[in-house]
Amino acid sequence: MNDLNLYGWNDWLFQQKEASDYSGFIHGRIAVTHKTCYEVVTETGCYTCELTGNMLYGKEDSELPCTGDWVIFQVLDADKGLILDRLPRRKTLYRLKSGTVAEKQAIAAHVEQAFIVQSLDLNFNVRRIERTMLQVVAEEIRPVLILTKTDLVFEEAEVKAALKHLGNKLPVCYTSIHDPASIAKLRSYIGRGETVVFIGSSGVGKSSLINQLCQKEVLQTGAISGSTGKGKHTSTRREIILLDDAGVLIDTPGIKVFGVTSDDQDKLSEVLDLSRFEGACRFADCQHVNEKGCAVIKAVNDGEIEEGVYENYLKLRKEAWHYTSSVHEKRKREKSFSKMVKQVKKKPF
Ligand SMILES: Nc1nc2c(ncn2[C@@H]2O[C@H](COP(=O)(O)OP(=O)(O)OP(=O)(O)O)[C@@H](O)[C@H]2O)c(=O)[nH]1
Ligand SMILES: [Zn+2]
Repeated sequence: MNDLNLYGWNDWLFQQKEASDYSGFIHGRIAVTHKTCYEVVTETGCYTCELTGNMLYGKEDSELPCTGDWVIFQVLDADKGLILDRLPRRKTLYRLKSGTVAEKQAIAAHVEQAFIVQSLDLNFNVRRIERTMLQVVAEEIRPVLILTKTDLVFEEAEVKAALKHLGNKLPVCYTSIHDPASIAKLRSYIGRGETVVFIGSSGVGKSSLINQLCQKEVLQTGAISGSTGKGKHTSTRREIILLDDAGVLIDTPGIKVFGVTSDDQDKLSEVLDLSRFEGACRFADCQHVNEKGCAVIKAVNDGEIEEGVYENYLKLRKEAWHYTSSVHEKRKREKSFSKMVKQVKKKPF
C-alpha cells in the first residue's frame, strides 16, 4: 500500500477530484512521463496509463499531463489504465517548448520548491540562475539555489559577489557529495509531503544529490566526459522519488535553458532586485528601457545596479514581450480560422 499523503495528496486535491465528472474513478500521481504513456502511482500500486482521445485532441501542449500531475483514470488491466481527467494544477514549472515561440510545456506540476542546481565549475552562471528564478517565481514556487561540487577549486569570493543582488531572494546552499553535513542541511529544506523539483544542466550532480538524500542509489549517475569536462547526458526521463521521512523529489533531464513564458513585470523586477528603485521612476508604468526620469537606468549609471543584471533584464523583458505577442498572434489566427470554418459550414452546397 502506498500512502498518497506522502506523495502530496491533500484536502484541496480531494475537493478538485470531487468536482470532476470522473470522481468515481481512482486517482494517482504521475511518476514518470514517457512519450505516449505515463506511469501513475496509486494507493494500490503503479499503473501504466494512456490518455483518452478527449485528453489529447485539440489540447495545447501545456495542457497535457506531466510528471507530478494528479490524474483520474480507469483501470483496464492489472497494471494498465486510461487517463480520463487531470486535476487542476497549482505551482507548475513550465518552459518554452524548444523550437517554438508561443508554446509552453509543463515540466513538473504541484511543486512547492525548486532546487536550482549548478556546479561550481564552468557551469556556474548567474544569468541562468536569474532566468530560471523567473520561471519558478512566476508560479509561486519557492526557489533554492544549490551550488554543488564545493570540493573542487572555486573562487568563493567571486561567486558570492556575483550573487549579491540575489542574496535575499533565495537561500543559497553549498554542497558536496563528499560532505555529508552539506547534504543533511539540504535535506532540512524539504518538508513532509512537499514536492521539490531539481533543475539543472546535465552533469551538475542532480542525480548524485538525490541518491545522497535518499541514502541509496535510486538514480544512475553519469561519468564526466574527459574531453569536454561536461557530464554525459544520463537522464532520459523524469521521475518522482519519495524520500523516506520527508517529501517528494522530481528529477528533470538536463534542461539547459528556460525560454521565458511569463510576462510578469513585477516578478521580473523582484527577481533582479530592481523593485527598490522603480518607485522613483517618473512614470508609473516605466519599463526602464529608455524612458526619461527612469530611476533604474540612473541606478545602472551610478553603479548601484550591475550592468550584467540590467542587460539580462532587457533580454528577459524582450523575450517575455515576444512570447506574449506570439501567443496573442496565435490566438488571433486560431480565432479567424474557426470563424472561417463556421462560415464555410453555413454555406449551402
Ligand atoms: N567532485 C564532485 N563530483 C560530483 C559531485 N556531485 C556529483 N559529482 C560527479 O559529477 C558527475 C555527474 O553527476 P550526476 O549526478 O550524474 O549529474 P546530473 O546532474 O544528474 O546529470 P544528468 O543525469 O545528466 O542530468 C558524476 O561523475 C558525479 O560523480 C560533487 O559534489 N563533487
Ligand atoms: Zn524606470
